[in-house]
Amino acid sequence: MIKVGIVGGTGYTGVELLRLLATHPGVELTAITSRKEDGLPVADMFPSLRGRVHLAFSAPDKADLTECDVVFFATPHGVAMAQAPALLAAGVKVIDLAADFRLKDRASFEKWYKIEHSAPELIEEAVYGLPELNREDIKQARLIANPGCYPTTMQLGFVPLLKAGLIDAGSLIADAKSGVSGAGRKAEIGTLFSESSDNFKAYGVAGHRHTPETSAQLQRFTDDKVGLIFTPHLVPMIRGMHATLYARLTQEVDDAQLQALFEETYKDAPFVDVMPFGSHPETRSTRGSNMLRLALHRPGGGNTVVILVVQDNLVKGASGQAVQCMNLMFGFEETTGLQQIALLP
Ligand SMILES: NC(=O)C1=CN([C@@H]2O[C@H](COP(=O)(O)OP(=O)(O)OC[C@H]3O[C@@H](n4cnc5c(N)ncnc54)[C@H](OP(=O)(O)O)[C@@H]3O)[C@@H](O)[C@H]2O)C=CC1
Ligand SMILES: CC(=O)N[C@@H](CCC(=O)OP(=O)(O)O)C(=O)O
Repeated sequence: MIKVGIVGGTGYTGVELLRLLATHPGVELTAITSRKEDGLPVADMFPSLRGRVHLAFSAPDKADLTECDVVFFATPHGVAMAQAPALLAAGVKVIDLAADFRLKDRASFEKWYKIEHSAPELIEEAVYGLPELNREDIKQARLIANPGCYPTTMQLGFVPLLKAGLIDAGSLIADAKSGVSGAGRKAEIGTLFSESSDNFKAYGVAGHRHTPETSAQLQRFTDDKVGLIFTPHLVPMIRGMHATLYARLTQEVDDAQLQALFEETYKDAPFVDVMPFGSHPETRSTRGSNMLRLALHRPGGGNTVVILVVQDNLVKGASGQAVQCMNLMFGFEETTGLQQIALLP
């Protein structure tokens, strides 16, 4: 059994980690922090965990995280970078669900997140935690930068085509929609029921911090300069993310070859489902599960490929992906604790 700590146990990705880890056969939860709920039994706040999680929250400064084998940071940007150096020095592995170590370019991080980086010496070492693209590096890692939710959909959709040199890297378009839980559990006017239900809008059109994260990762797979236009939207559902990705073909290729390319790329990826060509994946087919589903289209048989990608933002887009990384880092089967089938309806 490995000992696991969670910093930020009262938020949406924190409670999602608890849901997944409570039934993981190789894990003992030993510390769950909250600044506001010090001493409160976790199951009092989250009755879904009654009988499953017996710990109480502890204030971050009281929790002895150095006793853990791995600590997840389910916290806002800037928290993990302050604590990771001491934890790593004590031999504890760290998985950060925020963006502290996602961007290799420190100046870009500081520009987009408006936080001065306090552990720049760890940026290079951190491994970007997208198992489908970095599995071997994740197995060796001490420090994981878990991807953002939108970047997961964009990378898993575009990478097979970019790697094969089939598309114009400079004209990628991503039109993506997220459920409201993507904004976290903290109180904000934009996520009030009366603001976000029965409503639909784009945001961050002029620039969103997931554009530099995604572009930098995509750039690893092509010598051509990546150009990405990404428009996020908020949709009136709680969980789920749908990305519609557009890419212009630069090579002669037929539909069957495109489909075969994706099937081959993901044949050993237990959490990527390449659906039949022309399918319409639904967010609800991933709700509560770590599965990402995608499907290819070619409107009018022309030279634009449309890739439809769905996932649960809190599972494959965050906490499930983090557990998938933990499994690889500690030699568990990649799928351990992550076999849930999506909830219908
Ligand atoms: N929601 C999503 O779909 C996704 C989120 N992420 C990222 O994951 C991280 C967590 O997101 P989410 O769970 O949605 O956020 P929430 O706002 O729901 O939760 C944040 C948690 O962090 C704790 N916290 C806040 N500030 C501090 C601090 N200074 N020190 C210690 N703990 C702190 C809060 O607990 P308390 O106040 O009780 O201490 C709370 O438990 C964020 O960086 C987010 O960007 C990534 C992918 C998807
Ligand atoms: C709906 C919503 O607000 N979503 C968040 C993305 C959440 C996430 O994955 O982002 P980080 O970990 O990079 O913060 C946003 O657009 O800011």
